[in-house]
Amino acid sequence: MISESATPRVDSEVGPLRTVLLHRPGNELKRLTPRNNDQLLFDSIPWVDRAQEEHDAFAEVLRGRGVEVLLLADALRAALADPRAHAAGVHAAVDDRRLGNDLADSLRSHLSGVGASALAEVLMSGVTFEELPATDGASLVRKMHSPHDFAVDPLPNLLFTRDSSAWIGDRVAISSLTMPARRRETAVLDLVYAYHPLFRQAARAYGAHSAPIEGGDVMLLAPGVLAVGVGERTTPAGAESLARSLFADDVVHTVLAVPIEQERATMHLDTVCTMVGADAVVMYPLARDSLVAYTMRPDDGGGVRVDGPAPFLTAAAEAMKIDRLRVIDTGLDPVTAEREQWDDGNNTLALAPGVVVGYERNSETNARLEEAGIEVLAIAGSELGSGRGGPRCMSCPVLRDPV
Ligand SMILES: NC(=O)NCCC[C@H](N)C(=O)O
Repeated sequence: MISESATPRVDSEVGPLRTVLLHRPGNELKRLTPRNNDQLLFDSIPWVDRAQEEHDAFAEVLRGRGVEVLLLADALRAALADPRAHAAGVHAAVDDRRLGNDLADSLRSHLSGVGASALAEVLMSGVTFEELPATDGASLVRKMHSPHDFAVDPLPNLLFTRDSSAWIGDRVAISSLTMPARRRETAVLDLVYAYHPLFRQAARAYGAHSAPIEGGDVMLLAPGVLAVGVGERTTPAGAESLARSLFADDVVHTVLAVPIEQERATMHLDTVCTMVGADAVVMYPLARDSLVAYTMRPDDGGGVRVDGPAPFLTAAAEAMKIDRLRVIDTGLDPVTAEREQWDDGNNTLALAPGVVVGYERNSETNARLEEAGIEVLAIAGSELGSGRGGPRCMSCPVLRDPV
């Protein structure tokens, strides 16, 4: 148990996984409709019961391998038991710009009186106008909104705990998320890390409200060596400010900024590449020869030196001090490779070197990984995948043993 024997710490992508933060999808998924799913970053409308079954099975696979699973909703409820967290949670839920001062005040006063569980539910699942508590007097805002409009937006992408925070060494970086549909996740994770007893002592890397970074772009190639994808989500400024913060605290010595296509299919670095061993990655074949990296290192004057771009595999091997970073060749034809990349075939979660969790649907990629000696623990993801994220996206490692 993390609480008894160890403090949070993650130095690699593949060290034996001990503790992970997941989010079991809840009522927030029931808010998705054909009218709002694009804006809420889902490609279709998930069957919620089945998504929960799939997620429970995912969590069981991890527990079966000795991993302690922390659930975000439990952690949030525990954090909100602290009155300061509760007050911050109310503040995070209510948006005066949407509700106007009167309705905002009345919602704030209502939420101030609800318990931790009810407030957690509001923060995760949102509130529609028809669900708002009754108030005296007329409100133009109430009259003009449809009853099904959101007074507080739901956060269906909480499922992807990878993106909202990331541990680097003994520091946690709470992401400043790019897409409007995910921005409030920052406040939720901020509450958990500030007030949950397990995390209260945790040191932070990077300011949660700095330039955008998302954890799906953050990859610890080796102790002290971080790759950061820069594309649709993480910006160059985000990568640079994360690097500066980690250099200042002496957490890493090298950060590789890796440009990726600014497209939905490649929204994060971990959609094209994940680590499956201490010196091995599975990578989308089309990215293999095209990925490059800018290398950032601290310079003598307290600044940051930037070199490159150079081919990613070369820059990574040099920073990791290994001869080469092996790419497990999935050998897939371009059409199968594109299909399986879209379905998160390259988005594996390593439980230890050579042991990964992957979606069962990516049968070709999984077969090639097995042929290369990687054990693939296959999970169902027909519903979970509707949000376009795989096992790595759905997990935030909190404690890994050294490789
Ligand atoms: N690391 C990841 O690739 N996460 C997947 C995030 C999917 C989510 N629907 C999003 O668009 O942000």
